[in-house]
Amino acid sequence: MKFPGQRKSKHYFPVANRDPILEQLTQVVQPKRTYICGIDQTLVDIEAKVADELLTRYQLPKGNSTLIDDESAHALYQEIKQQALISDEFAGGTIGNTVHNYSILADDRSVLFGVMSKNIEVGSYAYRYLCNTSSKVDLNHLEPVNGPIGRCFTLISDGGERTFAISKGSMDKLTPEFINKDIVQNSSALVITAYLMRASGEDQMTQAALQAIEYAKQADVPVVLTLGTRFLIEEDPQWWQQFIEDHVTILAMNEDEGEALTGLSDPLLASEAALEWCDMVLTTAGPLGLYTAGYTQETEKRQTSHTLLPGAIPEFNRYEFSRPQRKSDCEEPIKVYAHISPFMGGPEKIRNTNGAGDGALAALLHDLAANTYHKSNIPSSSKHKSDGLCYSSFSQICKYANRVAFEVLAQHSPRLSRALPEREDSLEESYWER
Ligand SMILES: Nc1ncnc2c1ncn2[C@@H]1O[C@H](COP(=O)(O)OP(=O)(O)OP(=O)(O)O)[C@@H](O)[C@H]1O
Ligand SMILES: O=c1[nH]cnc2c1ncn2[C@@H]1O[C@H](CO)[C@@H](O)[C@H]1O
Repeated sequence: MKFPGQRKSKHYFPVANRDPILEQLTQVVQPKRTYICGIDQTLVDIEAKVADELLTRYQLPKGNSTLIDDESAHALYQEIKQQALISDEFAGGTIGNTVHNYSILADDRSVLFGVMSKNIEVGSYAYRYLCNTSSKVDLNHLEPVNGPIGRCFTLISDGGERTFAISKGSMDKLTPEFINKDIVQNSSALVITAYLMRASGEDQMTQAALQAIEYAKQADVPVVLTLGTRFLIEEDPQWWQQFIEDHVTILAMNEDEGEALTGLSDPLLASEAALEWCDMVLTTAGPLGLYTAGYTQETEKRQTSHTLLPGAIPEFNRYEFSRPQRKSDCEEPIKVYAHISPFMGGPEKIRNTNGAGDGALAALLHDLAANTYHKSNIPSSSKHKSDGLCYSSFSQICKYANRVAFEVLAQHSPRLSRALPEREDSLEESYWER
């Protein structure tokens, strides 16, 4: 409960009677708006704590996201329902979570491409999905379909590991015609997930995603890819390396996905390797915190004032105060890395790790979109003398992503219910008075 608080007592009645001369002086120029867009398989997460024996019985490899047929989905649902194992049901989908969190953090618009059931009953999964999505996420470009949206059984093992079983419903029925070219080309970024590449048969989700990528590339809009699960990448790492090289500006992954992609278990080395194929990398590493890696122009590098960190690349964070740039925008690109340990060591009680990585990516996207916003409204700012990909430094982005991940860990749902506090309760007042 937030208390109503005190309000100012000054009122203007009627508003139109303000001094017409003075009013001219106070006219506010409307700033140009920015937004990001994303594509997802529309899914509701059905969360249940289960024994490993259940995973074995349904042939669900631990930690993976496996597509299951309708029959298995029905049996699985009945079983967890009858045993009262279902703890929560939330709107999910990795990109759905990311754009929702972006809209909450930025208090601004994002656009989601995907499908939505044509006929929606109150209480159905489609209804819940809509109810649990921020009103700042523009859902007007969802493609109406005849069937239900997807269900993602989010099965939590004793150790906290998550195993996903996907009953796809009509989630892959998005068609390329429903990707709005103008929306993609005027956005600050297009966000996609590796999961979109596994549609099969007549389902056109993969083609729809490739169409959106094509539009984004034509307009130089950054394409941001999040890897989803290591199992998907392990199937053909070379294919993914080529995919990233051909299409991706920013890559988001966790350390397992990084290892599947590059063969390197060290998240720093995996991030470095991935920089051969894209411009920037966000690598989350669970309790070890997270890394950002990317490029900056040699003459614009900025030295950190933090302790230089040891690692597979000694003193790797030396230039973490630099801003990320696309490699092609640098005459003499240098690689820059930053790392941060979990905010305050992680929450006292981790309620749910589901979506912490999606939260971290949303923070990065917020920083990126803030840069586009600033550039389109104050193009003459010295900040934009050289083209930066983000508004802040590698180091700041680490802090922000880490803080948002903490917030997701401290709550039940993978989607933020509110933005971060303007001021951290935990910091001394003196910090703000500096
Ligand atoms: N056990 C933990 N203790 C403290 N912080 C954690 C812990 N697990 C995760 N975090 C924080 O959350 C961030 C993201 O976590 P993680 O690497 O597990 O993401 P992920 O596997 O991509 O998650 P998801 O796929 O659910 O979005 C980490 O970088 C770290 O800041
Ligand atoms: O196949 C999939 N497509 C899209 N999203 C998925 C898939 N499998 C799992 N998740 C989503 O990943 C989120 C955590 O990062 C979960 O909320 C889950 O819905």
